[in-house]
Amino acid sequence: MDSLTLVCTFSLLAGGLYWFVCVLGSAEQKGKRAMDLSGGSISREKVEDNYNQYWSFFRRPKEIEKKEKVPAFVDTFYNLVTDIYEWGWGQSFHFSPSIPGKSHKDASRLHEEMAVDLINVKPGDRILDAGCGVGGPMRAIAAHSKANVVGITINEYQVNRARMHNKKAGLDSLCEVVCGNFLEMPFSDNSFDGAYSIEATCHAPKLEEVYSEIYRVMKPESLFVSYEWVTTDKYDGDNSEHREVIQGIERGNALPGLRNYDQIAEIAKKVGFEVVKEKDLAIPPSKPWWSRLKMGRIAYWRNHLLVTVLTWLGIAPKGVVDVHEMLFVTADFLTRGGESGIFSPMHMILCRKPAESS
Ligand SMILES: C=C(CC[C@@H](C)[C@H]1CC[C@H]2C3=CC[C@H]4[C@H](C)[C@@H](O)CC[C@]4(C)[C@H]3CC[C@]12C)C(C)C
Ligand SMILES: C[S@@+](CC[C@H](N)C(=O)[O-])C[C@H]1O[C@@H](n2cnc3c(N)ncnc32)[C@H](O)[C@@H]1O
Repeated sequence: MDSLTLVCTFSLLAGGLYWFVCVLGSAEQKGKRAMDLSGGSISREKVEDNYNQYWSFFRRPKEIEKKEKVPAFVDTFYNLVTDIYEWGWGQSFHFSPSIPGKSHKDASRLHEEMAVDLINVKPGDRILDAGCGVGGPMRAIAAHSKANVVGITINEYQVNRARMHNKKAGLDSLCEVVCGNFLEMPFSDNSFDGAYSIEATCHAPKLEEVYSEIYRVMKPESLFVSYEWVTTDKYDGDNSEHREVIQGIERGNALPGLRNYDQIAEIAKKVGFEVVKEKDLAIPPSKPWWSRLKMGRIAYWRNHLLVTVLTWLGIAPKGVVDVHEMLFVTADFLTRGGESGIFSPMHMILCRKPAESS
């Protein structure tokens, strides 16, 4: 091989690698690149161990049910997945019905704005976001309503990401982020003019515990809306395929156990709320929320290859490949849950704290 061929081959390889990593690996919404994938607050040499630790929770399901074990379990999960979510999905960690002619980003924002419109918020009100992630919904809601949003998440890495995004978006005067457990919130009684939670309370082993905490911090007569992950009336516990799909969803999403839709209002009432409205937002005429997952399949293979190469090159920490693989499998269970209608990630419940609360 002469030197010209050698230079050309090398340039081609280098260009190809740059294109593969930097172009194909660019973030779904600017903010996170494949090159920057990490294990959240976990040091890079411990990512693989933490992934194994995450799975070990499912070998001892009784542990997950214990209130004091939940923060560690959920926190580990979000350390492992937060970067991959941001890179491959965006800053809003939830689903939304597809809207013909609208982008995923717009459909997601409209789903978020609907939540705040339901709780009748005025500019300047102080509202709670229970389980705020990296703050995608919080920023959309603050910009739309001009309310002051206080978000809480158990994961410190997400707190830092959310604060950074808030500042970058120029919304840090309206958005505050607190690291803490929504089962024991560091807020005073009757201190919020409203509250919402988007696809987050499903992480609580007992829904009454998080609902009663939200109830406590809300002012009398204010409203709370939640988008709950549930099994629907189509779910049949005697059907082994249904059980396999639901167990797959639980394991890939750090869920201590999915609840059936008919338990949600009962629990809300039990803690003292009046139920104003309840509706599964996934039911037609809503368009499938899972189509975004299906459309991404080719991109998932590309991502998997990319993550494998980056790990092999020592750029991404060991263990990121396993986490990506787990999400890949989870996407399939979620799609099956959506297509069969046995699962919904958007069972909406709107509640009021009565004027005279006990
Ligand atoms: C509400 C929760 C999270 C819901 C969704 C935001 C996430 C559920 C499954 C995730 C994903 C699955 C496949 C990944 C893909 C293999 C990768 O290449 C890029 C990221 C994914 C698309 C990832 C993105 C986020 C989800 C859709 C739960 C936790 C309560
Ligand atoms: C799927 S994410 C949704 C985030 C956000 N609502 C969104 O839609 O982008 C679930 C969120 O709930 C938070 N969470 C789960 N359990 C929690 C707990 N016990 N206390 C506080 N936050 C919790 C997670 O840290 C994460 O931020």
